[in-house]
This record gives sequence, structure tokens and C-alpha cells, in this order.
Amino acid sequence: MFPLLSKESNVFIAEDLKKDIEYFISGFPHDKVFLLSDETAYEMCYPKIKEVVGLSPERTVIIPSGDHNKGVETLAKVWHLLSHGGADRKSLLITLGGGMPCDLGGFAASTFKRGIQFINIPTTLLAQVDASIGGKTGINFEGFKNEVGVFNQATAVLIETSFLDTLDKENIVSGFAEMIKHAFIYSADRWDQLKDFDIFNPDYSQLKELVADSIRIKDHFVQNDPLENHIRKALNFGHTFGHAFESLAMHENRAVLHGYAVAFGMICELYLSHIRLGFPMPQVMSIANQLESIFGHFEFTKDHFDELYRLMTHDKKNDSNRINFTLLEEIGKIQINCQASKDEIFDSLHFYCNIK
Ligand SMILES: NC(=O)c1ccc[n+]([C@@H]2O[C@H](COP(=O)([O-])OP(=O)(O)OC[C@H]3O[C@@H](n4cnc5c(N)ncnc54)[C@H](O)[C@@H]3O)[C@@H](O)[C@H]2O)c1
Ligand SMILES: O=C(O)C(=O)C[C@@H](O)[C@H](O)[C@H](O)COP(=O)(O)O
Ligand SMILES: [Zn+2]
Repeated sequence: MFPLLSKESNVFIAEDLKKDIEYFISGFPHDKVFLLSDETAYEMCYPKIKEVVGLSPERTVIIPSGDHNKGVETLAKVWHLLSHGGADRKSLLITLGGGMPCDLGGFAASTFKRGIQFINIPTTLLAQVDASIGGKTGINFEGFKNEVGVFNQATAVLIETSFLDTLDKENIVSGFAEMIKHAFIYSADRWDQLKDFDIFNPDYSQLKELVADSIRIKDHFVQNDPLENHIRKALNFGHTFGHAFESLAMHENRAVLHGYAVAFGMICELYLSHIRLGFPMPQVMSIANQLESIFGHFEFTKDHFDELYRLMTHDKKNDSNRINFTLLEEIGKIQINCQASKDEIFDSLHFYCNIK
């Protein structure tokens, strides 16, 4: 295995998965090793690591799958199982799964006995390029996305792209949205490269390269601002609207995957970028059409606008009762802490409703 980024990086590309995990288990001082996974990830991915020395069934915590389970009830169950399973300050938690167990597991580890070490082994595209990296951990609370959490870096992140072989199309496409986000905040060349990639029939060896590039882009922003005081806010492009769509959909029992919600959000935020910063309108239209052809359309009407606005008032980039957006002057030219009036936000929602 080798570090993907700099010498200081905690992200590694697996070369021999079983040996690499054993290296981590023996390489970091600990007494007991716990494994956390969700039901589906456990069924699909655990067989690939079940012979790893150090893992044991009695120290395996399985949580229900799906983002609606990334909440306080599941978190309490994990704390309970760690506590009753004899975990102590020196225990190590390995999370195996997508962004949901990475976020929740990282938060459980960060808070259990005031913090134990954790290692992420991401098994979805979205978690490999984004959620497992950068130290944002947390849970959803009272209908708001990631309302409670802490920044805390994983001891290590181990990327094994062959886990993607069992991932369904929808989740591959969902992860692609965060890769597109990375392109928008990075460079037009990168977007040109991604827009020609057929995510519905992916060439997995090319995808592996794209995953590595995407991780490098995320890591660049994280290294420069780990606690999101300034430039890391670029990684939140598309999420002010996106999280509002995701929460609304969850509340209405028509859940959309995180990446899809971010793609819908990016269309709104590109339009807002046009209004506020002059992002060229022909490019807004062509990107909106391309994103619609990949991710489809999120149905809502103007009756939802007030609720979506209310949801946005919980965004973590906000301050002084203002909703702050990350917007783009052009692809790769980021402006953080951009304000917009309620009318401009509604105009963006209106634009979105009418592009179909
Ligand atoms: N912390 C961060 O920086 C960050 C970044 C982006 C997203 N997130 C969060 O990540 C979550 C979304 O992550 P996700 O899309 O990975 O969702 P997820 O973890 O819910 O995984 C999606 C589905 O895929 C299944 N699965 C996992 N690995 C599989 C595999 N290899 N084969 C078959 N099925 C598999 C899971 O069981 C689940 O049903 C959201 O909660 C989002 O808020 C966090
Ligand atoms: O790493 C970051 O920073 C991000 O914003 C990455 C996002 O893709 C991710 O969805 C993150 O969890 C959103 O964070 P939040 O602070 O808006 O809850
Ligand atoms: Zn995201």
C-alpha cells in the first residue's frame, strides 16, 4: 500500500487488502479492535476481509443501512455495544461501509470515552472520494443533515476500489456527483474530463484513476483549512440547496441519495452564481442539462419554497442569521461566504423548477 498524497497524508491505496488492514491493526497501538458496518455493506464487503487477523465476530457492530439511520438512536446503539463489549480508551474502531457508517462511526469513535482511534475503509464511490476523508463526522438530528458532529481525522483511510464491483448503479452515480463537485471547484479541464466519462457503463480502471484525482482535490482543500474556517467551504458547493432537498425528501418519505441531492443543489447554486457573480448563463444551461441527463429531476413546487428556505437556515456555513453560499465566478474560481436575498434564493428554486 502507498500514501496517496503527501508523506503526511492519512489516505492509502490498498495493494493487498488483507495484509494492509493487518498492517494498520498492528501498526497503531491499541488493545481491542472493533468493526462497525451497516447491514448491506457487511454482507457485500465483509467476505473480502473476514480472514484479517485481529477481527472477531464478538467485536463486530452491525447497524441498519440507509441515511435515515444516521441518527441518535443508531449512535446510542453503537455506544452501547462498545461499552458493553469492553471497549476502552485504547480500542480501535474500523468502519467498513459508505458515508453513513463513516460519518456515524467516526462520531461514535470521537466521542466514546472522549475519543478512540478509528480507521475508515470506505466501500462506496461517494465515501472513497469524499466522506471517508477530511475528518467531518456526525449524525442527522431532528430532520437536519449532519446537525451534530465533530471534526476529527481518522487515523488512516484505506481505499480499495474493488469494493465498488458490488455497488449498484444508483450509488455509483451518487458518488459521481461529489466528483463533479470537485471538478467545479477545481478546473474546467477536470470538468471536461468528467463530462466525457460514461458513469452508467464505467471503465473501472479509468474510474480508479479518477477516484485518486478526486481524493487529491478534496485533500488539497482539507489540508489548507481542516476546520472549515475559510477555503474548505468550497467543498460545500451545492450543499446549501442540496441538504435542504435531501432533508425535504427524507421528511416526505421519498428519500434521495446524498449525491443526487448535491447535483440538484449545484444546479441551483450555479444559477445563483450567475445572479450574484456573473457565472455565464449559457454555461449554467449546458451544465444543468448535463446534470439532468445524469441525475434526473427533483420534483417540488413553489409550495415547498418556504420549507426549503427554513431548512437552509440550518446550514453550518451560516452566521449572524445570514445564509452563506459557496458560489463560482467561473469553473475553478470560488467565492465563499456569498450572501443572497430570500428573493434570489426563491428565483433559483424557480429556475430549477422550470428547467425540466
Ligand atoms: N463526512 C463527509 O465529509 C461527507 C462527505 C460526503 C457525504 N457524507 C455523508 O455520507 C453519506 C452518504 O454516503 P454514501 O452515499 O456512501 O451512503 P451509504 O453509506 O448509505 O451507502 C449507500 C448504500 O450502499 C450500500 N453499500 C455500501 N458499500 C457497498 C458495496 N461495496 N456494495 C454494495 N452496497 C454497498 C450501503 O449499505 C447503503 O445501502 C451521507 O450521510 C452524507 O451526508 C459525508
Ligand atoms: O468535507 C467537506 O467539507 C464537505 O463539505 C464535503 C461534503 O460533500 C459533505 O457532504 C459534508 O458532510 C457536508 O458537510 P456539512 O458541514 O454541510 O454538514
Ligand atoms: Zn456531500
